[in-house]
Amino acid sequence: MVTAPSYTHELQVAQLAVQRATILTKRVFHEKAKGTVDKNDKSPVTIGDFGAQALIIAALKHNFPEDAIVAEEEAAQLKEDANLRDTIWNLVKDTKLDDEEAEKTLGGAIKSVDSMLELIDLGNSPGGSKGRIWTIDPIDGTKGFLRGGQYAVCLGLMVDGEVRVGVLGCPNLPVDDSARLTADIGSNATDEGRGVLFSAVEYKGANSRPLTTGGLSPDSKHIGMRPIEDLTKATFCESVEAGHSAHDDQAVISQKLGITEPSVRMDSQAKYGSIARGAGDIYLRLPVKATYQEKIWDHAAGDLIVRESGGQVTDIHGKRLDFSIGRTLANNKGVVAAPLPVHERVLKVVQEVLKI
Ligand SMILES: Nc1ncnc2c1ncn2[C@@H]1O[C@H](COP(=O)(O)O)[C@@H](OP(=O)(O)O)[C@H]1O
Ligand SMILES: [Mg+2]
Ligand SMILES: [Mg+2]
Ligand SMILES: [Mg+2]
Repeated sequence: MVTAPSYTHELQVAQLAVQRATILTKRVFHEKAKGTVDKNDKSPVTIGDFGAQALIIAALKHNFPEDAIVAEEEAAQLKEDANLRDTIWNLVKDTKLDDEEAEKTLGGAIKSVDSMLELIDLGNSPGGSKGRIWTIDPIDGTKGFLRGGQYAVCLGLMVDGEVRVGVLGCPNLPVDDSARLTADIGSNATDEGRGVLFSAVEYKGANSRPLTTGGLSPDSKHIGMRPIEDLTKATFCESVEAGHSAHDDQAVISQKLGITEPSVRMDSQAKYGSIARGAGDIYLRLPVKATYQEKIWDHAAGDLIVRESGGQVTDIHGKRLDFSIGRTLANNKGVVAAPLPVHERVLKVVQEVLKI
């Protein structure tokens, strides 16, 4: 009998690395609120993006020096902007997990500002179908992050083109897995009762646990999608940004499915995590611009977490997302994610409405 690899070490490093990165993103957000980082619209997210990416890559390089990395950001902008670079370095150099053992697992602090820049640029792999490739979105849902709404720190491991491990850190989602999505989820800014870390390993199911500042917490729980036969009772979620998915088509589809509640709008892969634990049911991301290619870091972790929770994730043509062809999902258009038993019904209505 062939048993599936357990990826135990990979999962542990990925969880701790994401956890540590969210300490940094939360610091950036709170320091923005206090006015200690520039309030200029772009800068807090830039600081958070580069800082989180540097910390995650440092942890991966320490543990898996041979692995390739596809990450969203590159350091070019930092090399020209000494102020920005120093602000980021000041945050990165002393962001660490409370638990010393856990911090040691990640390799401890980055040594210098120059090594931080080098680390950021190690995320430049072209991706592909061979070998071990990590993919990082240091802050997914940049608009949500700035608003105090939803964002996610995302990390996935692909081996030979298939996602095998996925981790999503969602600092602004409720810890409580049983809390249904509400309309204000995209704008809530309190820290109370919030912060969840989702993870999945291929063939091993998906889990959630509270996002802490320490090591691995023992209260990891198995998650699953809500069994739903009656689609009229489904909750469907979509991007806040109208430019990222076609709100008008999605509204028609929702109506045709008989869904009575309005859509829940929220940024980032927190949508995948939310449907995976049954807080919502369906996630639609229908293309607005025919030429846009979705990025692998926007989907890898969420795709696995939903599939391991009893869901199906395809594009609008019913094809599984193909992570094996580079930095983008060039073989796919849009995303349709739903519980496995109803996915085909949802897809059929998507295709009717899009006339494909
Ligand atoms: N025209 C477009 N269509 C779909 N996705 C887009 C897009 N332009 C940008 N994006 C991606 O949408 C992501 C956010 O998704 P969502 O709307 O679900 O929050 C962005 O991630 P970042 O915020 O990491 O840049 C970005 O990569
Ligand atoms: Mg993103
Ligand atoms: Mg991003
Ligand atoms: Mg971006």
